[in-house]
Amino acid sequence: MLKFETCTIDNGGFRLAADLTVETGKIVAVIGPSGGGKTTLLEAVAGFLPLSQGEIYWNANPLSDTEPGKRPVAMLFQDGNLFPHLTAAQNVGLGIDPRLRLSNDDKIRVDAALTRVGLDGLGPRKPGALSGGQRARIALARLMVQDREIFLLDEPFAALGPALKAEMLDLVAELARETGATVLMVSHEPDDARRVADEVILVTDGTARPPAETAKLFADPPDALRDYLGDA
Ligand SMILES: Nc1ncnc2c1ncn2[C@@H]1O[C@H](COP(=O)(O)OP(=O)(O)OP(=O)(O)O)[C@@H](O)[C@H]1O
Repeated sequence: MLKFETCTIDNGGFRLAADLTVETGKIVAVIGPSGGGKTTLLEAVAGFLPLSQGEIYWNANPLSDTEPGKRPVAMLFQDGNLFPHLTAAQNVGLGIDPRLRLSNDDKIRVDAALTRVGLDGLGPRKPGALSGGQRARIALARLMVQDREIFLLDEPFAALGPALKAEMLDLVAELARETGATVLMVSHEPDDARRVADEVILVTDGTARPPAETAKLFADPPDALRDYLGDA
């Protein structure tokens, strides 16, 4: 499990409090108003932001003992972070070795990941010669080959149209179930949470609230969620 124990996360002058636990294998949407601290929560797990109080544990291990690159975390941002001058396969390979010194086994893993996300045979193409949905699939394949236990997704499909976005969310959920990954996914769209998330962390007023079961939460929203849904 991923446990935030009495955490205060510092982001410039902004502070976010988090005292909550995410069970292993859950898909958890992180929602709330703009500027509320959703990205801050993810960046603390990744190790990009310091804690001024408390600790984040993955299972029994305090994450602050582990430098960002060695944490059990794979991240995906809105733009997918693809390099236009590299092929799809090389972009995926970066998830295994940033210097792209890949063994034959590594290359087999890259091809398998491309096949899994529906890009069989498109490894030699550059991102510019692929559709937006196909580029999102490359980013997901790169997430897979990193072989990490926690996926941190920060509005990864915000640039896609609704149908394509729904398809990608479903693919994320499938990959997470297959690999047993625990997922924290920031989204502005309550519908994204309803579609794939087991639970929701609501981030408002400087606090990340403990995860609540998605269906129950939307059926009977607390005031803070009601306010956000009213604005959203
Ligand atoms: N480098 C920084 N220095 C000072 N304040 C910052 C810095 N980065 C972010 N903040 C502030 O921290 C707060 C939380 O930002 P964060 O990006 O976590 O919010 P968010 O909920 O992800 O917002 P959005 O939905 O708009 O992406 C914001 O009020 C923001 O202005």
